[in-house]
Amino acid sequence: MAGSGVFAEIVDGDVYKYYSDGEWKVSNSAKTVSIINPTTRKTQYKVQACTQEEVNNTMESANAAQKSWAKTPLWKRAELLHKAAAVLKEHKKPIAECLVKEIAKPAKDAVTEVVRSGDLVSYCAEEGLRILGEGKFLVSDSFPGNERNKYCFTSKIPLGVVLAIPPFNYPVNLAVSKIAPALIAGNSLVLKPPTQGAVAALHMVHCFHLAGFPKGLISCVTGKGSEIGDFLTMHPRVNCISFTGGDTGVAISKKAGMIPLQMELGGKDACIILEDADLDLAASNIVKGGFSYSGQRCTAVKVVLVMESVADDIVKKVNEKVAKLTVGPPEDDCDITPVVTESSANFIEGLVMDARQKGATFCQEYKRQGNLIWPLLLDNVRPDMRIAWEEPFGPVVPVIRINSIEEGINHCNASNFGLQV
Ligand SMILES: NC(=O)C1=CN([C@@H]2O[C@H](COP(=O)(O)OP(=O)(O)OC[C@H]3O[C@@H](n4cnc5c(N)ncnc54)[C@H](OP(=O)(O)O)[C@@H]3O)[C@@H](O)[C@H]2O)C=CC1
Ligand SMILES: O=C(O)[C@H](O)COP(=O)(O)O
Repeated sequence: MAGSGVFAEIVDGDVYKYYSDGEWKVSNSAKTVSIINPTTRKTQYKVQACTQEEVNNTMESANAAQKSWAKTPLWKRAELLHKAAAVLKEHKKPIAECLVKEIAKPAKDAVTEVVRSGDLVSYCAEEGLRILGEGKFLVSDSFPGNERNKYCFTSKIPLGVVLAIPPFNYPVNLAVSKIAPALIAGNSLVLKPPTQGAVAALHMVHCFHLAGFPKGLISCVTGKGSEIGDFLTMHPRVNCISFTGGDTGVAISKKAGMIPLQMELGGKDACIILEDADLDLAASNIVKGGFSYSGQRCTAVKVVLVMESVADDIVKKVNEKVAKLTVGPPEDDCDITPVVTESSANFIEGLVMDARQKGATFCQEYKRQGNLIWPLLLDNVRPDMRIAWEEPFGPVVPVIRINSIEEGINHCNASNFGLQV
């Protein structure tokens, strides 16, 4: 169970601790952040609201730990990562339980997220051994007039302290996809988990602790992004930021200093269907791509652009499959579960109402109970509707009928550049 057994030390009463300098700690702020269960809409967990001083101490410890870690042989770094991967997979059940309660991830998908995170950690260890073991040898006679009398060797070196900020939808997987590459490359890492998903992330971090990483090498500070985010991203000890999320990434890019930034942000992934498409295959992929985890995936199908001549057929086939989706709590492993927060549900509803007002065809009745929104296919969506351009991150898929490939490609290009045509 979450917070018990080997995880008992990460919780104090009913509040989860933060992890810094190799220890689980209670914040001096005496403040906590509540994590609301999307299904019950009641407080499920609480985490520490870390102070700026605690962030400073964490950064100092991460900076010191990185110096000796950079000298640790690659094979030893890989060995520890493999160990962490094994511990993570061993504890998949309590971590998956947190994902179900914090972000309403369907039970089976929650287990899959933890297992695939372990696999990713091992993969990074293996790739790191090869990629980081390589270097380049350059000679100087490539340009006219130069002799081969100068030599240059290059190899990859660590950046220092990496700040990792993942989003709520894969709080474990998208955290380890930052942690493992950073650590194998000789960096230390400070994680700021998403508020929804923070407790799953803390359990995951404890697996790294149990694997025996040196103190300070990996840390996890908790608190609302809107409160400690700027202090973290503008911290002078941070040498690199790896961020995955929405528009917040744009704001971070403007504020951060002259350091490397890795930004994986939102988008409007299109599925384009031409006349010669296999419509059964396309319909299956629209439903899987658009509605898995209630559309809360960056890789979700977020708009269907279909040639008018096959539009009626594809809409019919998709509707038949949508009718079979199960809707309900994540514990029952339903296909469609509550979206992550009430404000997300309100945002999605805003897009749906805008489409209704502007004349979209509703293939299903719009239905919502709390954060639970029933799957909805909107046909005859036009460019003046918000849903044509904005990312719902929910179980609503718009269909735009097109008359040429160019029309579809123009829509995709305009979406990617944030333009409306
Ligand atoms: N391209 C990709 O690979 C992926 C992109 N995404 C995108 O992520 C979005 C959904 O995730 P969501 O979590 O809602 O995204 P957000 O951008 O709202 O949040 C992402 C992270 O940023 C933190 N944060 C919030 N404010 C700040 C701040 N001022 N400074 C620093 N960090 C801050 C959040 O913390 P807190 O929770 O405490 O607010 C969270 O950890 C979608 O747009 C989706 O497309 C998702 C997955 C993959
Ligand atoms: O970033 C995301 O949303 C996930 O990495 C998507 O992964 P998936 O397509 O394998 O679900």
